[in-house]
Amino acid sequence: MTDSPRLELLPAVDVADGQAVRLTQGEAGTETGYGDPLSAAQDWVNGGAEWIHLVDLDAAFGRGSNAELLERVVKSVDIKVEMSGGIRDDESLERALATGCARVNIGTAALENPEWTAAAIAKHGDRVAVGLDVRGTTLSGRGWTRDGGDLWDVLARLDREGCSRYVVTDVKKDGMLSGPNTGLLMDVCEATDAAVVASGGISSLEDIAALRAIVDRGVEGAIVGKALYNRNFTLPQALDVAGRP
Ligand SMILES: O=C(O)c1ccccc1N[C@@H]1O[C@H](COP(=O)(O)O)[C@@H](O)[C@H]1O
Repeated sequence: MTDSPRLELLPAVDVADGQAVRLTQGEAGTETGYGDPLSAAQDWVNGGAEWIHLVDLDAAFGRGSNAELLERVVKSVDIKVEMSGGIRDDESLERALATGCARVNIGTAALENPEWTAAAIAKHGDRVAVGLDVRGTTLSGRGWTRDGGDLWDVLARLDREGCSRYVVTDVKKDGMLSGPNTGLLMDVCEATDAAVVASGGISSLEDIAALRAIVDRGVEGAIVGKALYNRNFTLPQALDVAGRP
């Protein structure tokens, strides 16, 4: 394992109503609270993270905004941040990028506003990733409450538009601690030359090892959420398995 290419790990800080939370299958109302997002982010920095995956859940659900708090989180850490949730127009995109985050994820807008998404990719290159949140092979947007088309059709369109990275979430796996959907991830890697970041389901160090084993297929990184908050393992342990920078 030590010779295999490393897997980037992105500990998650999902924010709802000003608190760090985890959801189960993205369902509103399933929140487990983990306190102050600034402290959560600092914990991941202290544990050796090189990335944080930072989500405004209220913006993703269209019920509010934690934009100022997310900006404070980005500015409080000296590591790379991937921001997502509610980035759907020029104003929200420019505001997110102006925080100094390394990149943003676009979800709903990639399904509902293809022209705007293509322009954002053309303008910002690999600072823009697209979140492909799927149930089976049907994409989901608006807080995972609305179907948004076929995964393979949308992937082909985004590839043509030059998207350089996809964050692939199996919604049914998210927050379930039941292992990642490696079959889906490998199918996506097979269909695109773009980088793939895995999201959803990691529960153990073995899951991280399984994802590291498919880095050479195109899986660049993995988002880890509930398993870290529940202390199934520590971030340093996870980084040992994923490979350190
Ligand atoms: O991360 C979650 O648990 C989550 C749950 C429900 C909806 C979205 C969620 N997260 C991420 O939010 C963005 C999508 O936001 P938008 O559609 O662009 O407003 C995407 O990265 C999701 O993975």
